[in-house]
Amino acid sequence: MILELKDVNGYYDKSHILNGVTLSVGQGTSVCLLGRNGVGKSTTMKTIMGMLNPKEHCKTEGSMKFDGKELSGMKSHSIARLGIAYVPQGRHIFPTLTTEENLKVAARTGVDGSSKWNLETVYTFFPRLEERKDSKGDKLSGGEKQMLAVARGLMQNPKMMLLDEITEGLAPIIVDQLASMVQNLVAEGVTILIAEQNVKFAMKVSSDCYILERGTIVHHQATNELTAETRKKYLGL
Ligand SMILES: Nc1ncnc2c1ncn2[C@@H]1O[C@H](COP(=O)(O)OP(=O)(O)OP(=O)(O)O)[C@@H](O)[C@H]1O
Repeated sequence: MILELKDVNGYYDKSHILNGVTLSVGQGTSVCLLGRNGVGKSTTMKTIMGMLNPKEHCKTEGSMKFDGKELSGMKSHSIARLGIAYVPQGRHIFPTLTTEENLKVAARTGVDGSSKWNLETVYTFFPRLEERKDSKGDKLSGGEKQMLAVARGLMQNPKMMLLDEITEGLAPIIVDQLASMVQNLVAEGVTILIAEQNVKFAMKVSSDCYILERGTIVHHQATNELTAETRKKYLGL
């Protein structure tokens, strides 16, 4: 397993948000964290990235191992340097920089010295971004912004990507394009943990899923084996 969380608790000030989260992600696989609004999906991602720290009046307990290294207590930038690219919810890109500038500022050699993902390979992977390379971030469509956010993560040549609700607010046809993108990423050997509310999307892009409810994992199963009953029980679908 490249990522292993064991009994992780997360607090924002006095609010106890994550309650004993245990999950694991195998090298080269795509795993989905499913759950309704506000159950703690983003908080799980932020916790992995060391963003629930005492400086922000937050606290994390439990063990989080990435590639055998304990992440607990590490600073966010050090965690990123171990090879985890975090694509936060909300398509954080620089609005006044062009697509290409956005990509260039994110570029980094991987921990293993890999530079597999560079402007050329990213443009081959996302032809649309090459077409829009001189457009400023704020002039891109929602789908293009989301692709750029993921592409910026790839430019870091990560060992693993954390993708937080990349389908949010996007039209079904764009969501389908993002699903193909994630499937292609997995085919390229990228390891992915993805937070989602969209079960259909999750079923297309992940092999394994964990369902969160009020900060606790309540269900774990192969994504394509999720029954209508389970979906209805936990996700209201
Ligand atoms: N900075 C914060 N301070 C205090 N509470 C927070 C903070 N951020 C989130 N929360 C609370 O933590 C809980 C989990 O939120 P989180 O964003 O992790 O949920 P989520 O499953 O990602 O849902 P969403 O899809 O709405 O983002 C919610 O009750 C939320 O109100």
